[in-house]
Amino acid sequence: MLTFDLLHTDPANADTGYAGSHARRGTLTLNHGVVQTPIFMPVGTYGTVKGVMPSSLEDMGAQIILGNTFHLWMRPGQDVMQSFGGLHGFERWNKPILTDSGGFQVWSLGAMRKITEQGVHFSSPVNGDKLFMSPEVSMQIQTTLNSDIVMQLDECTPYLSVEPKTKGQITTEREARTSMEMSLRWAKRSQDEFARLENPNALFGIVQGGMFEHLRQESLEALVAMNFPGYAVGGVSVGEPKDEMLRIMAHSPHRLPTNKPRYLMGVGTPEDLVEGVAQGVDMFDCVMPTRNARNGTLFTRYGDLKIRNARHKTDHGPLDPTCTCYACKGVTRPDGSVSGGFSRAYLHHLDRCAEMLSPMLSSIHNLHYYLNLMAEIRASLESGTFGAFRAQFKADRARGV
Ligand SMILES: Nc1ccc2nc(N)nc(O)c2c1
Ligand SMILES: [Zn+2]
Repeated sequence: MLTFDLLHTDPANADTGYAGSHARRGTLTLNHGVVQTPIFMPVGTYGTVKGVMPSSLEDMGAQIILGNTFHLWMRPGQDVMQSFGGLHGFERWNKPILTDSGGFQVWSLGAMRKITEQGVHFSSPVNGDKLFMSPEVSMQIQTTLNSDIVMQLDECTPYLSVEPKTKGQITTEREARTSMEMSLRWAKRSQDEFARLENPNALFGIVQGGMFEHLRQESLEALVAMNFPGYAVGGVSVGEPKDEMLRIMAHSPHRLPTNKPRYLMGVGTPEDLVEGVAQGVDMFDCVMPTRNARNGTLFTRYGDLKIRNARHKTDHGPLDPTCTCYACKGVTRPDGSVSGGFSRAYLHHLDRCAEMLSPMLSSIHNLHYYLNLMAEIRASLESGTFGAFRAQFKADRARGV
């Protein structure tokens, strides 16, 4: 089940000369709860958002998280998931979950996989077993996972050709077309199997087409004709230059149905999220907040900082003075005492000592930064000030920390 209600848009304003944007504020109602959009979805590939307790995710306002069909199929396996009634019971998360179909992950296996019309043959990276992933298998596994949003099995068209004769060259229009058209056939097979399984959740189609707008147009028109309850734009954030990703982000999302949720897969930096909202995107996921946290790169309102830098060694201030997360502000207990609220000096020390708490606190901060950014965007859309918010965001981020 899925319903999507549009609450606010971002119209032009002749009086102020504001051009408006495709941004919109919505409410997504799913089987495990309601999600306020635009939204950022923390990535929990193996049934965990790396290093972050579910209670912390709830405290920072995470409304929906991601899981991955391929990884959970490899480990712990479909039978274990079945015994828990799905992923919610297994990882003890009672809000919505979106699962990616496995296409992108299997594609990433490189030489260890063979893509055919029927599906993808590959060797398990866990134990070497010969396995086969097809649209039907992906739907069967996602039905066992019982995720609120299921992604079709697609082929994530690479930015650089993987064909032996043209390896390393930019994927040609013909290669991108061949790949996109197969993803459309797999979209139909995913939809048919999803219906046959009587899955009660929502299946999204994924727009492909490489870096070619006319192929993107063909893909999205064909998918819209198949009447999915929501749509994703895939095939970006695959190593292409930033301006190429921005060009596709400017083409496809706002051409998808206004009354259905639009999800841009695997994107991106804080700047990408603000720009993506302006282009009509409702849902984002990216490993950047957690992955950068693990390598000591922290996002703040006034720019990014590397906690390993010696200049933080004696800094008594928080990562970000405007942040209200456990690492920056801490929590006030009923007796008035404060838990958390650490200095940059302490976080620098943890990083230098390679302490476990370092990536944990950095992940809490970075995820809180992303989720708070989306909350501020939602508030600006509610008050009709998204244009001003965008300008202030850019100015703040340029200040430097
Ligand atoms: N950048 C990404 C990330 C995840 C993806 N997942 C699927 N199924 N397809 C794509 O094209 C993706 C691209
Ligand atoms: Zn913080």
